[in-house]
Amino acid sequence: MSVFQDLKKYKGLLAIVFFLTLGNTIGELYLPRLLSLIVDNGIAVEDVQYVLKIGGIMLIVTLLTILVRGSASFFSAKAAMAFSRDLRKRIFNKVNHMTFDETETLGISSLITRTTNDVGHIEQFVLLMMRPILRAPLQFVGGLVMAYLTHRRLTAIVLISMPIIFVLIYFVIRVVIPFFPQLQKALDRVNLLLRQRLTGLKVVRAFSRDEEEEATFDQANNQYYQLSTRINNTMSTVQPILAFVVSVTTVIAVYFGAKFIVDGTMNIGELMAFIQYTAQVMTGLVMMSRMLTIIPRTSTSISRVKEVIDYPSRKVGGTTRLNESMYAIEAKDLTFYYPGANLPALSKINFSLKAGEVLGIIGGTGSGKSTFLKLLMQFYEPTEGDLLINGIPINEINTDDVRQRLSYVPQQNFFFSESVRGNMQYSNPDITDEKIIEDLTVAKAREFLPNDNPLDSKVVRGGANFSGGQRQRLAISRALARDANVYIFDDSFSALDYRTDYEIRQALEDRLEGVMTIIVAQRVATIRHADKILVLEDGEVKGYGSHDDLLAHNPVYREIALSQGEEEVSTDESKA
Ligand SMILES: Nc1ncnc2c1ncn2[C@@H]1O[C@H](COP(=O)(O)OP(=O)(O)OP(=O)(O)O)[C@@H](O)[C@H]1O
Repeated sequence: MSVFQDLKKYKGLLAIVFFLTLGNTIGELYLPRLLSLIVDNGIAVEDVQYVLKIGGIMLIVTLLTILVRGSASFFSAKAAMAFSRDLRKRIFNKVNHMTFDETETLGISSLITRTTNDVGHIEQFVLLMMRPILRAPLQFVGGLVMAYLTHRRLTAIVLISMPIIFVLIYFVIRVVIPFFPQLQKALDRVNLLLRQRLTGLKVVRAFSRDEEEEATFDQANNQYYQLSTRINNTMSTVQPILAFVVSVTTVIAVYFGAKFIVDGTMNIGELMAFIQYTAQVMTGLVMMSRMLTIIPRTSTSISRVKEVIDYPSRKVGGTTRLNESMYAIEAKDLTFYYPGANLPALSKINFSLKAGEVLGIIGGTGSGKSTFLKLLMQFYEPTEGDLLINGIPINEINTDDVRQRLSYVPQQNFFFSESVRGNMQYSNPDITDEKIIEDLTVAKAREFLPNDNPLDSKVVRGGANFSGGQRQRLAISRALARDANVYIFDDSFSALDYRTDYEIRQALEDRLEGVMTIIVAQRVATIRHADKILVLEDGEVKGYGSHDDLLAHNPVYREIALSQGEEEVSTDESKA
């Protein structure tokens, strides 16, 4: 997919810029000719009427040229910015549909740099190309033609300086090209370190790693600085050398022009026009050189952006539509390997769940609990075996149809920097304030919000202005806000004290009647009332049944329960 495909949408604007630039260049080429006419046919013969007439035409041409140039600049900026807006949107949409491992492969910081800095480079390129791409060669060729028409022999002398300029530009480009990919990588690293530093602030502080962090950042920042200085130093040699060549060429033109005037083969006005044409030829060249030097930087950015928009993203889900509510989930020998992993994260899992039932999943860390939820939410597809939704393999079902029927409380809660209301509306945009209050009350989150305007309370990004347990309660409320067929709680009660855990689960029992509930937990107390409990260890099912059954017959579950003091305290009411 071409990075520039969105430019097609702005064909109209591009055509306007093309014609305006054409008009601008013609105007600029015409002015020296008018000047030479004034000098040679007006001033030289003291014809005031002629001077005023041609002077008037010059004034009109100048005004029109300024107007046309200004308009070309306005429309080209408009097209370039609209183009970069569309490109950013295309990258965002692509990333939005990538799986987790795909975004990790490309790198989150790198994706940010690509969407902002690299797109910025491409926008600059488009802007620089739109007008100069026509103006520079037109000025160069037009200036040469006009100079040639003004005086042939002098044009031949001026042309001698051209090869010097071409050779110079060629060498500069050859030197800087290899630095651009390195420069963008260095910027990725600066962004990565900054991002890590900001998100891991607490860990950095807790382990007093501030100085080491500063040193690492310094090193990356210096590498970026050195590379950009190297590129800039090389590129900046072009302009003074070009200016020098232009000045020398002008001096040569004046020297020989003066001789031709003495010989009588050239007029003063013609020499003046000639010098202006020489300047235009050189300006055309400088513009072309600038375009050429920006190409290597842009081509690096183009390939980085292309890598994202052409990324062969794995398709998850199928085309089968779920027209009814979700009423059954069944796993049949469900096996899953993470991409590139040698061992399965889940191996031959079997269970079934019907509407109105609660499934508890328990197991040590790394036993595969969250992995199963990721498969259910279609973040990944099963490697072997089946996960059936209403009897249909999940990989055949449309992802939106599945996800719309689920409501999820993640292990690590994330909130947006919005009001409480805004965060609740994230899972159900049509929810009323009364319903939000009801859900906050069920999850016992209403009690820590202020009495006045509780829904307007601010949640800072990530929910950092609430405690771990309060965040869990807010996250439960947010999940309840959605009218779903399956409610999933991924270790969502771990930060709650026993009493709150118990009270919330009591309230949830009434609230979630008739739907499927999946509770992942480390604490036996949290899942003991589930209709079925799945005991996982190293990705395998080590037990499946009710709490009482498992406690009586399953050694793994019994060990977990005993380690949590479950044999002495038989009801969590008494724990609470
Ligand atoms: N994105 C990933 N890529 C590769 N392996 C992964 C990935 N996520 C998890 N794993 C591996 O899969 C296994 C199961 O992980 P999972 O997150 O499902 O465990 P869990 O039971 O939810 O643990 P916890 O209670 O600690 O959250 C672990 O061995 C883990 O290392």
